[in-house]
Amino acid sequence: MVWAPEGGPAGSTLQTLRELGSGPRGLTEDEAERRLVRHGANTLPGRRPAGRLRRFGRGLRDPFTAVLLCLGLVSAALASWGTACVITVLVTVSCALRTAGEHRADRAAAALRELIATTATVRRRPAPDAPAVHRELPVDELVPGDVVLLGPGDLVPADLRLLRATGLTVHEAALTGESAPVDKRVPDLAAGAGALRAAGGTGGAPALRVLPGGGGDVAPALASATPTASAVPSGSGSYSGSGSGSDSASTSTSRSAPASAPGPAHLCYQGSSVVSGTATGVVVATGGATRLSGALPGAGRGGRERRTSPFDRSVNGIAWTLVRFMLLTAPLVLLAGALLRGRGMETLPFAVAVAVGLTPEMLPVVVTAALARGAAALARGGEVIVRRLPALHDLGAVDVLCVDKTGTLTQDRPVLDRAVDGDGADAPDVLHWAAVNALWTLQLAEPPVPDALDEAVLDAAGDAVLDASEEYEGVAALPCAPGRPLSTAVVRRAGDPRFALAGTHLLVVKGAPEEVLERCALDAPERERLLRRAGALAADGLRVLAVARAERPARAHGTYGPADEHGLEFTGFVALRDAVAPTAAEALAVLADRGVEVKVLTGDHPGTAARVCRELGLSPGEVVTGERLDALADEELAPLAARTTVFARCAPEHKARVVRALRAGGRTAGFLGDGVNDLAALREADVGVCPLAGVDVAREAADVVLASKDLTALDRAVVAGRRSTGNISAYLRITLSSNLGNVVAMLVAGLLLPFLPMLPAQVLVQNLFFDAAQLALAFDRPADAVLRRPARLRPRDLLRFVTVFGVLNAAADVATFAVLTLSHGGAEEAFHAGWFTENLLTQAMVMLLLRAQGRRGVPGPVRLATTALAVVGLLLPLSPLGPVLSMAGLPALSYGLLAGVLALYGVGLAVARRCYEASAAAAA
Ligand SMILES: Nc1ncnc2c1ncn2[C@@H]1O[C@H](COP(=O)(O)OP(=O)(O)OP(=O)(O)O)[C@@H](O)[C@H]1O
Ligand SMILES: [Mg+2]
Repeated sequence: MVWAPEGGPAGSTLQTLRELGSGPRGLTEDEAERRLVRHGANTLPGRRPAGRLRRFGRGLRDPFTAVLLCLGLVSAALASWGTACVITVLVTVSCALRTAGEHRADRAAAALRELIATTATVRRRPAPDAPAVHRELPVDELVPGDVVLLGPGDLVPADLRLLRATGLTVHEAALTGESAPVDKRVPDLAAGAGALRAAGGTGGAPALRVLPGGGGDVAPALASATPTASAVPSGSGSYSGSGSGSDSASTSTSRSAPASAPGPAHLCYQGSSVVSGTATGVVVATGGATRLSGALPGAGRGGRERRTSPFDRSVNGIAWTLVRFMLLTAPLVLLAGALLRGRGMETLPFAVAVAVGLTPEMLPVVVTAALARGAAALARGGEVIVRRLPALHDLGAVDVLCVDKTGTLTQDRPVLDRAVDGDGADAPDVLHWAAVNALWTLQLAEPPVPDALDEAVLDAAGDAVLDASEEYEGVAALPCAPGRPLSTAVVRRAGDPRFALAGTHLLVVKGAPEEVLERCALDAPERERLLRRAGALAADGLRVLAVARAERPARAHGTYGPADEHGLEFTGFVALRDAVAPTAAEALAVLADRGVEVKVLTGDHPGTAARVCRELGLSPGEVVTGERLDALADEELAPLAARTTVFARCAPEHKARVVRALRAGGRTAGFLGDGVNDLAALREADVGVCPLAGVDVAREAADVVLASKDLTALDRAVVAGRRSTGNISAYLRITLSSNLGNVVAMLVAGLLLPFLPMLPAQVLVQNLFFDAAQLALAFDRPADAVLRRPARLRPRDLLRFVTVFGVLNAAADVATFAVLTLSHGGAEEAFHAGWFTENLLTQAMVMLLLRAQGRRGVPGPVRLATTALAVVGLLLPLSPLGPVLSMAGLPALSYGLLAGVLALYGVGLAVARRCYEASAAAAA
């Protein structure tokens, strides 16, 4: 298959640039500004934040609202307009409150959101004849014609046509659903295919690079967002200059591609992300013109396919259980009335009111308020951004946190410690070769962000670097990639007649000692000896890189691949020191104190990993390597993952596997990482956390972003999560137990009394007051004990609590009936008034006695709510509203008796709570 664009093959790249009115040095700032006006901001149409109305609409979709709406419809059908009105008010208020809560959290995070907004590295010129400069630009300011640099972990910011690519593989799942990375390459048309094939003998793979069939699409075709046929070479290990996989490509068929087919190899689409390699590309489409915006609605949004999170499992799980229960209530009440009292459909309004009364319809509001409050406080502190509200709850539930080492626990700013030969003697020569490798990898791969290890090597080499760059000329580079811990630079000696004549290329390799030594021509004992030496350096806490070289006959056009990295000659080791992040030790200690176990998962050497752990006050124990994980089945991994603290030499998939194993073992696992190699684990974890400095895709995959460098911020986020969960769980316990008590009491009373114990209107009014008061629980301060352990809602515990205290509540209510019936012979209106008062007073008392008290007293909102509840309970029946709701005043004697019941109930509650807590503690 031969690529033949209209303008002739050789001119295609330049032609694309020309058609876009750009050049290799990018646009001028003035031109870019004009284009921004013309094309508009580079934002996807659907990406704008949800407005209040959309949010409000979303609020209507939760289960309780649905139940209420059903009950509302039933009421309307029965023409009980009062009930229908009350329900409408409830739904509206609940949705409005939720919307307001979410909005507040969003506003607090807005400033920080700027901070984590994705940027792109763009090449632009300040003036037409000024040299081009690279600068970081917010993605929405990109315009067609901009020249953009890509590196590992970057999100492709717009639709690009590649101008240059080194080992580029991208993940196009957002567009195609295909999870394997796809190779991307630039059509190398200047070189004749025949020449390439002739030169590419040794690598095993034919060197011809085959280009997409029908790929004559230049800029105008690209901008139309419809891909043409595609033929993407398979095989993931190919790099610039290598032609692996071209065989399969040449046989692949040309088909008209739907939006979900992978794109041609020289195009990168917005919404995909760079897995490995680097590239330069020119923007061909932005905003609404990109392929992503034309593809499936919602594609690429969020970038994370959600699995059930701990939040879903606990809060949502409980909510759905309750909904089912609620739906049973109304028929049950009807049935009981019919069977035992011979009542007919006239009890339906009452049954509906009872079901409404039982529904904790404010749960979504309390959940949102509690979470939003925590998230907003964290955002205001400038420390933590919670990208998904429920993630805050999940963070509070985390009981094991896996942390990657480099860039997270250590500052990603290593410095050279020493360069030694195989015998451990100082060898400046080794540093020189490491620098040659680093220099040419950086130069040829041109990453937007230079690799920290390469930079450290170059810093240490100093002036020698300049000499190296003059002495050698880069031919090709095979950079590191996730799962490929070594890099190779192929260089040619400048001006050396021997090299020039014989056409010799020099491969300079540096990387993880195990990997490099495996590719060296060494006998087994010597390799063992060298590995031990590397191990000894690593045990000192140093990051060790082995350096090796090989001479090869020159090959045209730098067609080199990983297959060429063999038979190398060992040169020596460079060892770098990695400073531990200043707050890391403290942060880990605090987390351990909070019952969060910390595990370290790193790509580095076991010795280095163990040493860093010790420096951080973490006892490493036996270090498990990725290689060992490979030998284990999932069932065997679970117990090993549980007892191991440090996992070293982890490839990305190893990290993800450990997290998966921990979750399978019933743990709630968080993952804190910053790199492309952490991506799989971030997605696998219950909560993914990424430091601000992390790569784009890691930030995008994370649920929580740490905006401050201070790692102890993580602890504050954990506490905020637990506080929210504590408040939510207090709300559920209090509401459900008193609602259950009331329902049981009403059923009992309904069967014993000749009249309805409460009129539907009374039930609903009382319910409104309960709801309003219980909102205050979102602003409670849970006890310190709640903050010390991972906080999770346990449905079983909740059920037990609700049963015990619900029955107690019902007992108090039945006692109230007895008192009321005895004291004034069952006058209906007085009975209603008495029960109304009693109910509101007990509710206030329950709120005070059953909340998870801290030692610091009752916070303002809770105090206010309970006082208001008590006052309303006492005064409403006496007010002009009393007769409206068919309630009459009580004789003084009744108040005395009610006070007695109340006091007894209070004592009972306090005792029951103490017993309950003692038994719960004993069970734990
Ligand atoms: N620029 C580089 N040149 C040569 N080798 C490198 C380079 N960068 C990384 N390596 C090798 O690859 C290994 C794995 O790197 P990787 O990025 O997966 O993990 P890491 O940075 O060591 O640790 P962590 O997983 O904690 O971030 C490193 O330990 C190192 O041996
Ligand atoms: Mg890292």
